[in-house]
Amino acid sequence: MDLYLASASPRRRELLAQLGVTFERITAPVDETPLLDEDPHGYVLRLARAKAQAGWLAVLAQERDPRPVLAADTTVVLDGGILGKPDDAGHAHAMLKRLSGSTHVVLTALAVAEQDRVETVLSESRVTFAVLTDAQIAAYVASGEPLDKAGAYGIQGRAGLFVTRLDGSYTGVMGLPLYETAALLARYGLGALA
Ligand SMILES: Cc1cn([C@H]2C[C@H](O)[C@@H](COP(=O)(O)OP(=O)(O)OP(=O)(O)O)O2)c(=O)[nH]c1=O
Repeated sequence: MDLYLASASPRRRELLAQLGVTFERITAPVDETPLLDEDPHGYVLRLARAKAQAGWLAVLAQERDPRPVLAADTTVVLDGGILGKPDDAGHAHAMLKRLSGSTHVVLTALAVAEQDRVETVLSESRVTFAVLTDAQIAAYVASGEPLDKAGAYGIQGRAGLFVTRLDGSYTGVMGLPLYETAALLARYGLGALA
């Protein structure tokens, strides 16, 4: 086994499997509340780092085989403000209305922790949405897809057709940028780029 993935996200598990590394999941919950006036880059990097470090502590506490721990955090940024996961359907509707007809940034930070060492990488993409009607937004919210996703959408699902332009990493928008993940793992001697 090469490493642990400290993530409850099924998407991250599927994406990491594409890199051909062997891994096990480890769970270690982290408080995702932004700090007062925290800027989006600092926020995602802090959370990815905290998730990886919490995962490493869980490896030690559970006396599991000591291997590096990978974690990630994804957030949507609109006009400099952080859009996290929606609280409920109404919140999801309001977020999608704001994303309609405009361009936002998706940040995914990655971190790998092992003993005292933590290294991070940031993937940044620009995503443009078509103008969405209220009926389109309502139908999408009713599908349930937005609720566990930053910015209330998943590019890999039914919201794929809202996107008129993507400048960056498709897998980064989904939550685990493959190139950056491979490059980061290589620094630990793991994966195809090592
Ligand atoms: C923008 C966007 C986000 N997302 C998802 C990726 C992340 O799972 C989620 C952002 O929440 P995160 O807090 O990054 O991750 P998570 O809570 O789902 O999982 P964990 O912390 O255990 O690793 O939004 C998509 O699946 N598609 C998209 O297009």
